[in-house]
Amino acid sequence: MNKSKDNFFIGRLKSIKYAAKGGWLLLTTEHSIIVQTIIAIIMTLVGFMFNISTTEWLFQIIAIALVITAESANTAIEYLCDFIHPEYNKKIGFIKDISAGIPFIAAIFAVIIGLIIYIPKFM
Ligand SMILES: Nc1ncnc2c1ncn2[C@@H]1O[C@H](COP(=O)(O)OP(=O)(O)OP(=O)(O)O)[C@@H](O)[C@H]1O
Repeated sequence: MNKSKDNFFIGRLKSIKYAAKGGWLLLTTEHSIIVQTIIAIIMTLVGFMFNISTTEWLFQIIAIALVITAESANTAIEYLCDFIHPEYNKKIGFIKDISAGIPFIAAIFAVIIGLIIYIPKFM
């Protein structure tokens, strides 16, 4: 194997290591992500309780992943905003509001998915 291939694989392995570190930091230090993770665990237990189908599991898992991913992106944008402009700034406020809209929209669709899965179980 030549040097450039070595560099490619070592580079990819390092990227995975940094990404895993980022995921771990989000899960262990960010309150919004911890809350979403707790909700994800509760919804997983509810899924087992109601014995939801494979298709329902797939949609529920996608909904959970969508919300946690969106919340993570929002967290990163908030940190970036605070780093580049810690003082009050109208544009930063606008960017943060828009960024907060990302998990908000994801959460709306996750709730819709949840309602579609669970409302029929009560009928
Ligand atoms: N530097 C700033 N300049 C102007 N407005 C800001 C600034 N920082 C925060 N804001 C306003 O306050 C809102 C909340 O910002 P904040 O950074 O506290 O996020 P948050 O949603 O409370 O997130 P978290 O709870 O994860 O810290 C923003 O959406 C924005 O409207």
